[in-house]
Amino acid sequence: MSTYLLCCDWGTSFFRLRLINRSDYRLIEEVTSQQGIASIYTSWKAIGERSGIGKEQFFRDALVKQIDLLASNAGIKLDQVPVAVSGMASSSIGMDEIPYASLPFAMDGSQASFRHFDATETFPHELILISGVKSQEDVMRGEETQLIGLTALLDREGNRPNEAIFIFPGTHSKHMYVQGGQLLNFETYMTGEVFNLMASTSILKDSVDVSGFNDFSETHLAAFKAGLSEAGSPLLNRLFTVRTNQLFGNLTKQQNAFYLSGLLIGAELKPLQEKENWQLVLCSGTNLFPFYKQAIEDLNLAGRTTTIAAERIDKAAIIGQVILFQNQNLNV
Ligand SMILES: O=C(O)C(=O)C[C@@H](O)[C@H](O)CO
Repeated sequence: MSTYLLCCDWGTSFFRLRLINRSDYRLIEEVTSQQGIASIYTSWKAIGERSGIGKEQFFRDALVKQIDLLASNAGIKLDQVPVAVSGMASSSIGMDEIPYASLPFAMDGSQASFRHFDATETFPHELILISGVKSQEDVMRGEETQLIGLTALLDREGNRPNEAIFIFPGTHSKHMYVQGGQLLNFETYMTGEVFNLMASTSILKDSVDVSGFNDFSETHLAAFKAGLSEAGSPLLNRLFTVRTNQLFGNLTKQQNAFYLSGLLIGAELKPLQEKENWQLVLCSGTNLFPFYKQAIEDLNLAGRTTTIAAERIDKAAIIGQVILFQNQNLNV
């Protein structure tokens, strides 16, 4: 049995690979990149498929490069260390499409769906691909693993709410309805993806500048709050004000990026005002944390929201993957 585990969280837009110590989940080394599933899939279509390389092989090659980088950063030989992959790698645009588990979905992970791949000469790692969950009209891949890990973390501390909507911001934000240890339903909001499309390929791209996105200065914050304050108005109409803000010199392009973000996050979170009987749990990673925290406050949702520290959300994905290994009695 290996001392180490490789935990890979491969989302639509981001890649995260972590080497952890199996006994105490301690993070030893990590590599991250912008090479999410969507970009690798696009490269496979453009280069791999044309040269006759299978999709699974193409993804394995991309993964093994990152494992080699991690091994060299950590100074540890990682051959034969197993790897668990959650997220979009098990989707139609990923390594291999695996059927979704269904709702209700137990938070102990006992109903998760998997595919197991043996180690090969060119990929000397046993690989476990974790699938997602579907409802009648929605799907997710990756967030269920984070939710399983987070539930376990909160359980240990006696802090798990019996009934709550867990909000996982991201490219495809998820609002997950959990009751009595089961995920009952969820909704996807394309907040991050719409932001990226608007800011990079729409007419609005000439009106926004995302280079100051880490700078939550007073004027940026004011622009974000201005976007949030429009949350009740028709979004398709308000989006165009990003252009007029720039044409009329109302906001700088950097401020306008914050305004656009406020509009979209506001549109995502505003409907939660109507769900007043539900407790909310904000489960944001570091990048989006200040945006969602601010939005929760401005939309008067803070009184019934528990906020989980961003570092714990990262840890939750690791714990979720380890729990899923253990549930499957995998020899890793
Ligand atoms: O399963 C799929 O095909 C998805 O598109 C799921 C996606 O929304 C992820 O949960 C987050 O990117």
